[in-house]
Amino acid sequence: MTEIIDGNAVASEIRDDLTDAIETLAEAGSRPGLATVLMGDDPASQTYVNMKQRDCEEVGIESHHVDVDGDADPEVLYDAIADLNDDPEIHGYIVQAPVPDHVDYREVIRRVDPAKDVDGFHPENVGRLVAGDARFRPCTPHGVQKLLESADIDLEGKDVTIVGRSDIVGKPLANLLIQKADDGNATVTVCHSRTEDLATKTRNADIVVAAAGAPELVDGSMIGDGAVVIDVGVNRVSADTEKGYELVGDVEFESAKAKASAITPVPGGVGPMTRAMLLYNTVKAAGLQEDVAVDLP
Ligand SMILES: NC(=O)C1=CN([C@@H]2O[C@H](COP(=O)(O)OP(=O)(O)OC[C@H]3O[C@@H](n4cnc5c(N)ncnc54)[C@H](OP(=O)(O)O)[C@@H]3O)[C@@H](O)[C@H]2O)C=CC1
Ligand SMILES: Nc1nc(=O)c2c([nH]1)NC[C@@H]1CN(c3ccc(C(=O)N[C@@H](CCC(=O)O)C(=O)O)cc3)C=[N+]21
Repeated sequence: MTEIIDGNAVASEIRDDLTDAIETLAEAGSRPGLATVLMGDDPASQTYVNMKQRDCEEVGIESHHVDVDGDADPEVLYDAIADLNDDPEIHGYIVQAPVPDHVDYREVIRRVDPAKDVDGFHPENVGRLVAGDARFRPCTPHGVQKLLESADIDLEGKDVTIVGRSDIVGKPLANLLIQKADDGNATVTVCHSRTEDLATKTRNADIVVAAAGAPELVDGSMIGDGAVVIDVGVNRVSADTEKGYELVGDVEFESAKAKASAITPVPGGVGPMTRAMLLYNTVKAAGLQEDVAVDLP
């Protein structure tokens, strides 16, 4: 039987475990604060922002939100960032990607105070991660590590193929999984749109992570017998549903499940873990800024 790895359940456990640390902070007179910044009105981003606000309420993190007009000058966004950097009640914040085309996301990230960069995207935090001294692990890669751990999947010596080399998923995940650590020690192959013979690279892997943003790119014929399949993709494809779309992963679920020993679904796999690890980083940031020792799950 193929195990379906339940991201909602694991994320819920992590939120439960975080309440202890939040209690410790409360005893020291502090409440963690997380802000989201959204420039423009990308509907998927709006959905995530709403979900993050609900997550915060559930665990007792103060949630803030800043909207910036999609047509505004980049300086308006930079000012909002400077305000968040200066606000002692905000321990962490993220600027939702993508930003409009006239804004340079790299420049945006450089302006975020690295101590409040709970996405882990600032060059200082990227550098620390690559050097094996991460302060904030990027939420999606960290969520993938926690999902694998929850399913008792040991990475040591395993061959992992990651499909996707983005700065927010593929690259940081590859860096984490090759690290000399209990949740690393894997041998990692990173694939992208110029990769020749993707199917051979995925078929030879013990663990396949699909993070390409290409609906159902990876099917069962590309999965080795008994492999573990982690589907990071969350793609909105138009469908005759109430919302007018349905969510589809980067993996063709049924055919991949027939080959895999364990697989994550979409929705309900990696997505909820990304949100849980954002709360984790926020609590960590608050502990560091308030100089309170907190136990993290
Ligand atoms: N579950 C979650 O929490 C999260 C989900 N996501 C989802 O994960 C997916 C990936 O996101 P993100 O990393 O931001 O995406 P990007 O578009 O930034 O990167 C996609 C990567 O996949 C590669 N790629 C695209 N098509 C193919 C293909 N046909 N064959 C091989 N490689 C391919 C690209 O190659 P190249 O570099 O050559 O262009 C690129 O490296 C999306 O569906 C996104 O919605 C993202 C973040 C969090
Ligand atoms: N600065 C920044 N940081 C991010 O972490 C970031 C970002 N920008 N831009 C977009 C991507 C995408 N992303 C997701 C988060 C949660 C779900 C999630 O919770 N998904 C649910 C369902 C969501 C739904 O119903 O639409 C699930 O898969 O079960 C998905 C995707 C974070 N990202």
